[in-house]
Amino acid sequence: MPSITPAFPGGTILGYPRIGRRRELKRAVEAHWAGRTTAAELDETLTALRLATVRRLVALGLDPADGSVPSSFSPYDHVLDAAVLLGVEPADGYFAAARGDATRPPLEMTKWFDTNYHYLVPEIGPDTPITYADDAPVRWFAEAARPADGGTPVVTRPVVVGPVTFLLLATAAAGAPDGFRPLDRLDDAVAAYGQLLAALGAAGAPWVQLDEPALVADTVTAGLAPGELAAAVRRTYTALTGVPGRPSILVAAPYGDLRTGRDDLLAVLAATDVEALAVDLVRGAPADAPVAGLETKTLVAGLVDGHNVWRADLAARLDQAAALGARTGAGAVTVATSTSLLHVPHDVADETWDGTDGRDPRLAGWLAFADQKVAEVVTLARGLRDGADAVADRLAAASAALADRATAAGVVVPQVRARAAALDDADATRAPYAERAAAQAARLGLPPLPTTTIGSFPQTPQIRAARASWAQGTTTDAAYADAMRAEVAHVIALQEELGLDVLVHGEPERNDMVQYFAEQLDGFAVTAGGWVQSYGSRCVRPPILWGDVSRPAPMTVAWTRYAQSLTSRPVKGMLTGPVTILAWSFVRDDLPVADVASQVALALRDEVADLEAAGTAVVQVDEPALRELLPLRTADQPAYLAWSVRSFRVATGGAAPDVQVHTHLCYSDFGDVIDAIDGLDADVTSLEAARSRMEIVPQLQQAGYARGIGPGVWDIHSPRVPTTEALTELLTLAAGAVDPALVWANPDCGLKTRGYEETTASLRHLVAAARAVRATL
Ligand SMILES: CN1c2c(nc(N)[nH]c2=O)NC[C@@H]1CNc1ccc(C(=O)N[C@@H](CCC(=O)N[C@@H](CCC(=O)N[C@@H](CCC(=O)O)C(=O)O)C(=O)O)C(=O)O)cc1
Ligand SMILES: N[C@@H](CCS)C(=O)O
Ligand SMILES: [Zn+2]
Repeated sequence: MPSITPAFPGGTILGYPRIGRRRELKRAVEAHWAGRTTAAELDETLTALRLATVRRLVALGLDPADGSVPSSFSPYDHVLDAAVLLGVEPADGYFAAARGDATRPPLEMTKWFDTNYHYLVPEIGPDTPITYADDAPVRWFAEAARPADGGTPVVTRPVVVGPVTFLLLATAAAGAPDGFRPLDRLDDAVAAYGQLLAALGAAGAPWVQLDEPALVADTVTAGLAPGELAAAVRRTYTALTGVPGRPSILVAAPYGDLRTGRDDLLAVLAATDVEALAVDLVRGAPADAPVAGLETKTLVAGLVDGHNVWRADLAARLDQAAALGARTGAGAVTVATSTSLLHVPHDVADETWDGTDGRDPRLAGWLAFADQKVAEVVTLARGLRDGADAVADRLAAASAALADRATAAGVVVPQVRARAAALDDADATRAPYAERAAAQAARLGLPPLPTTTIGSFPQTPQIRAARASWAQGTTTDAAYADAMRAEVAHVIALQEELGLDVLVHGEPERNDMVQYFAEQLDGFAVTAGGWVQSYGSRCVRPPILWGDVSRPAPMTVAWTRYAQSLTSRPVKGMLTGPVTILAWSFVRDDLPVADVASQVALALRDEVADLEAAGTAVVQVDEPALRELLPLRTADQPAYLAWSVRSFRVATGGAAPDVQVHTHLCYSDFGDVIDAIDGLDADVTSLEAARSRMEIVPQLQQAGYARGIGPGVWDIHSPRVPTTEALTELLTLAAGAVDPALVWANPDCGLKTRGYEETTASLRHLVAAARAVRATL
């Protein structure tokens, strides 16, 4: 029996998708940016979305009265929201901070822990104002608790990024003195959070959730002195629990294990006076002996995976939940998701499962998206409270679904398993670089500082409309293919006119760089409406990798061959690498991920071979997610780096010496994976570098990397057109840091999110800059 009154006895979730079941948030903000709606109209739509969300959670079974329903909305990004809350960014410049405008560049965007969500990086210096400046969490609490539309009140639990994580994710503002770290401002931040807590308490909020995922991530905290993190956590939560009139505090530590860093932070948090702790029991293990202080708290047990889409083994999870009280010494235990449900689509029922659109109907029974996961939480919480018999039918249904999945055709394909098992080091090894470089130079005859792009050209509304109409059956296969070929022809002609050296076909036929491949590989399913927020208003539909993977037919060859037929300059064959395909899919949980990676790598290896046979001289295998999957704990990283690098090398290892293999990485700081980048053994590596002013170039060189390098000189995430002078300066920097014979001139990333006007102008400047620097060599 619990020794304290449990918090959220009916179960809770750490957060819910914000984009809306029909991507209402995306449509609303994009309409506003386009000037089609006023700020007041946008506000009205977002309020309606927030209310619909919390009411949906009540309909799914969460308690409307006790703070079990999270208020986890954000108009763009929750880290930006925290920056506005603290006055680090002005509330009236919210979207400008996110996207840039005529007066300012956007904040940098980077990966949120090991997910495919991207947050905006706040900039904090010694003099940055930090004060309680925005009451959005209070307003959002009040609008649900006292709804103006007369609907049923919902007492929500505001969710805010915690102060320690906020500061650890921030970067030192330009001009900050050497050695300054945003964490140095902890006392100021804690004072401001204290005011927020007081305001929430005054508004009647019974709970607040402070998210502290940085506490499980060595990738974020590695630079701190021993004991510093524990001291910061202790100081923060001692101060915040001392705030008069505050709500009860739930500290959530999703994505990993609180206990396996340099300090046991579960013990540190348990020793504070916070009322509840949420731990991720999918990624981490519970304490194996009672933890001092936990007896006065509710342990919010993250037993339902918020990061994946598989239906849970409810019977096993319930057993785990039932053992937790005794095992950890927690005063009470309740059930939750391991992370926010931000990372999964809304509802399995939003898809059609009658087999008419190619989706395997068996999957419907194996999957749990956000709404199904809320139901799983509610079931487990009820089982914990009332006993397993009270939910016996649900436990049995979950077990039956798992058994069906384990034995279904396609889940294990012996030929695929045998081929992956037979891989050896020779399959992952190409000829020595010197030999390759000579063969490629002879075949390609490129000038110094060759110019190229990363692959995609603008995905115009016309392209997307053509695809939408093709998907609806209004446009025939032939008409769609013609439209895409016309786009390829246009992109080739434009690049020739601009004077680029290595061309691309522009990827117009790709809805998404991972989904496109998943649609053509056996072992994957794709959804029509399973959208997940990637950043701001941008979404992806992660494919579902459920079975053994193989390639029934070539996937890209016809497009590359067509593009090459239009020009005498080399056109790159363009593939997405195995790590990125896995990182941006929901991957099966019944086979080690390294084995899944080998299967995907073999499918790509066959594609490389077919491109080569079709005469392709340059093949690019993008791995933008290489850094994303890096385990958050240092001890887990070597094994990951070994399988991820090997899978890339298996994918590319069959290429002849005179085929130039490129790779591309973006969306990350590469400091932690420099050796792995070298280990990929690509002939040319293009990376995001413009915003960090080419910092990566000397870093790579110091690590011994001595092959082609294309540090992105144009930051394609900003709508600004870089001047020739600015590009020349960055290229000069790069060419001065390494052997200039190795340097390529290219943008940071693909151009799919840009418009043609800015793309054409920027590429013109890029070619001019490359020519200017070439002339100085
Ligand atoms: C490079 N990045 C990617 C990540 N993950 C991926 N899986 N893919 C990536 O490319 N992670 C890291 C980064 C994140 N960056 C981005 C950048 C851009 C987007 C983006 O623009 N997403 C689009 C949706 C893309 C897509 O699937 N397009 C479909 C169209 C789907 C659609 O919306 N159709 C409309 C109808 C359209 C019409 O009538 O005109 C509809 O269904 O209503 C396609 O092209 O077919 C976005 O809009 O959010 C994502 C991540
Ligand atoms: N080839 C892809 C890489 C994006 S990371 C593109 O150009 O969009
Ligand atoms: Zn990229």
